[in-house]
Amino acid sequence: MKIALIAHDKKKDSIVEFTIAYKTILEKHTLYATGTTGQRIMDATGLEITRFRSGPLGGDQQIGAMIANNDMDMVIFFRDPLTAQPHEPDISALMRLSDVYQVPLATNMGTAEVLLKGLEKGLIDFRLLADRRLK
Ligand SMILES: O=C(CO)COP(=O)(O)O
Repeated sequence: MKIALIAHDKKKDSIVEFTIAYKTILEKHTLYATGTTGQRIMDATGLEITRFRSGPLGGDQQIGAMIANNDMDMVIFFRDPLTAQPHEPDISALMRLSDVYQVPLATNMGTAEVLLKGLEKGLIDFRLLADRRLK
């Protein structure tokens, strides 16, 4: 499975803690991230991650493009709901595309835990059906 990891600045410590805690699951998958988030996670966990641009410089859009190509299976995006972001339209677009393509999207740690545990139990298999439908 291809998993995108993204966090706004005030949530970066949280995503680092989360990826340390779930490293044994995450390391079985192909990981992508926006620039700064990816660097923080790689430094803390040693996980291999393909990094895109930083969010404000187009990283959300790059991940959105993967979703539009049906080439992303899960998005874990620790959003900061209390701080205005200069690239809010890009963030909305990423979340919208996740819904268009029915890609599981977690925007907080609680949901992210459920998604990764579900992934481990094989509950995210419907993505394989989505894959067939879109071809
Ligand atoms: O801004 C972001 C998501 O909208 C995240 O970008 P960075 O990981 O580069 O901080």
